[in-house]
Amino acid sequence: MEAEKMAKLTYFHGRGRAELIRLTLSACNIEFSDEFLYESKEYLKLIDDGKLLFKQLPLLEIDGRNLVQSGAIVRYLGRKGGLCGKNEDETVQIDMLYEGGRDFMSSVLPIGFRPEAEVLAEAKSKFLPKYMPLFEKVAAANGTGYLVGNSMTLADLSLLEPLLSYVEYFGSEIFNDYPALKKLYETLTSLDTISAFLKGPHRQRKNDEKYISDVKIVLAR
Ligand SMILES: N[C@@H](CCC(=O)N[C@@H](CS)C(=O)NCC(=O)O)C(=O)O
Repeated sequence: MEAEKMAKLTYFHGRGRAELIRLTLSACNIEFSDEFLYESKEYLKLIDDGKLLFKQLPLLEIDGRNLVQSGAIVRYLGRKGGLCGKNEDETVQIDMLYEGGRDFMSSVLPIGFRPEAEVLAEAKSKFLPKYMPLFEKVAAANGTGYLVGNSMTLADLSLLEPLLSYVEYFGSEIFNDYPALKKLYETLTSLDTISAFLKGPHRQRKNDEKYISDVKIVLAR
């Protein structure tokens, strides 16, 4: 694809609020480039160019549009890729589960901003026991390896992001009491698009100290 027609995602060199967008672009088979910001002046230029409605990142340039707000971006992509359900019942169910998945993810997103050991202790004692049984119930009731219907939706992708992080931090024993979530995790990570994403260049490293210092440098205005 010609470079100027390819979707371009601008964020910091890390996961943060951009990783679910990367995952969704990949799930929808949309080619894109990752643009990383390291300096304030690059960020200020995007503001001067009128690309950042709320002066915030991530920014996705796609189809001649400058999209901001990570949730709006993911939904835009989800509608393009048929990941938002087949009818209103499915769509609203997907939306609720999507938001629950984001809440679950917010339990590990502070990694980098707060001491890792502290975040992980809280994640394990508080968030894992809170969210895993809730999602297990939904996955088991649906029984297809997906949360809603019989194919991947934004609900699955939103849940997959925290599951990937939790497996990375605690290993696959997080699924010990949750067979339906184990099946969902295996189903999703075996899909060609998702497994290619996980092995490929768009999957970012954990939000480490370099990422945090870039965020601070870029956002220092
Ligand atoms: N609701 C927004 C929040 C985006 C956000 O807070 N981005 C941070 C970087 S992770 C930012 O650009 N902060 C600068 C600011 O708020 O002025 C989204 O989900 O995209």
